[in-house]
Amino acid sequence: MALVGVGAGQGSISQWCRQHRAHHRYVDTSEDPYNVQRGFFHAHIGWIIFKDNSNLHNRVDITDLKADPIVCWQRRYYWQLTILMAYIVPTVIAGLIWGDWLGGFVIAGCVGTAGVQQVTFSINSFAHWYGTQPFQGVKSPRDNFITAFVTLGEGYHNFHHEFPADYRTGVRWYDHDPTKWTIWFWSRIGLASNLRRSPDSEIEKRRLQRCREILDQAWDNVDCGMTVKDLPDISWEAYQQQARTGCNLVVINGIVHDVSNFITDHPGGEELLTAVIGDDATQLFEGGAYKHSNAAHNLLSTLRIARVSKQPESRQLI
Ligand code: HEM
Repeated sequence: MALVGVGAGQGSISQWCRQHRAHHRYVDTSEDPYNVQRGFFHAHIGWIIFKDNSNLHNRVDITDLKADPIVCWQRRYYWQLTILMAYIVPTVIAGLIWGDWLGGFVIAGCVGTAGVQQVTFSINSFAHWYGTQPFQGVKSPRDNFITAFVTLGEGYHNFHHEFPADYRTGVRWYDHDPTKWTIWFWSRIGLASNLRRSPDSEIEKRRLQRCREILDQAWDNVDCGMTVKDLPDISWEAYQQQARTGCNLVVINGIVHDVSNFITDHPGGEELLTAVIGDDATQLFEGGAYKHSNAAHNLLSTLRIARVSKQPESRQLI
């Protein structure tokens, strides 16, 4: 695998893993090697072209990589192995099997390697730019089926950053994640071991928390009227006085509502509302005349203007 992997032309195992661990630890900060906050181009390929060393201070533990003889061997002979696996082997295969030496070098060697690189780079750019955030919304990683399709799974990047130890990136069984299927297959034939899966309950917990965050954010943009505790107090007498002077005010559940802009639109008719102006229509609203829907209760809350202090109980109309 170390030999085949080097053919992707994406650096040695130790270099790749070091940068990947730094990316996870410092994501979206100046210590992130592919910091998407510096722009799409920088995250995609700019960080390779303009090596500015700004993230040299990041710290990650790679003692396990340094202790692995295969990783060290691949790193030592990286360039020789890359030329062999990325260019010579494809050229020789195409040349010997169907006689197209040039095609093997250009298509399978040069174009193939460059294509695979672009796909991998798109994880640092596209997967931090476009898509949904079903597991966390603070950092940039995103889930996107198209990115997942071209990167063979890695595009479920939001999950990957929230549960980085999980060998899967597409966590649902039907998510397009050939990488997880391959790793699982390798584990069956002894080429991979110690596969980690985050507990389903933890994944579900985080997904539901995120749903609640998204709902809360959406709810903040909805007009629910003034909160009851922020309403000014008004006496029952002052309320009636204002209603007598022509204000279209109705009390329901101890709250004064201004129905001026709604009275002609009332689905139950203008007359029914006019009849309760200056009075307490709680019981009529809550079922005495008609049991209003939740939508009607929501609408009612947007009409709040004051809270009645010391309301005489006998004022409720039935
Ligand atoms: C400011 C207070 C009120 C608001 C915001 C309001 C709102 C609504 C809304 C949105 C509906 C459509 C059906 C639904 O969503 O449930 C409705 C229907 C109705 N409302 Fe009200 N309402 C108010 C007060 C009243 C009062 C005080 C009465 C009775 C005295 C009343 C009687 C009815 C009736 C009978 C209907 C049914 C209409 C039908 O489907 O034929 N409403 N109201």
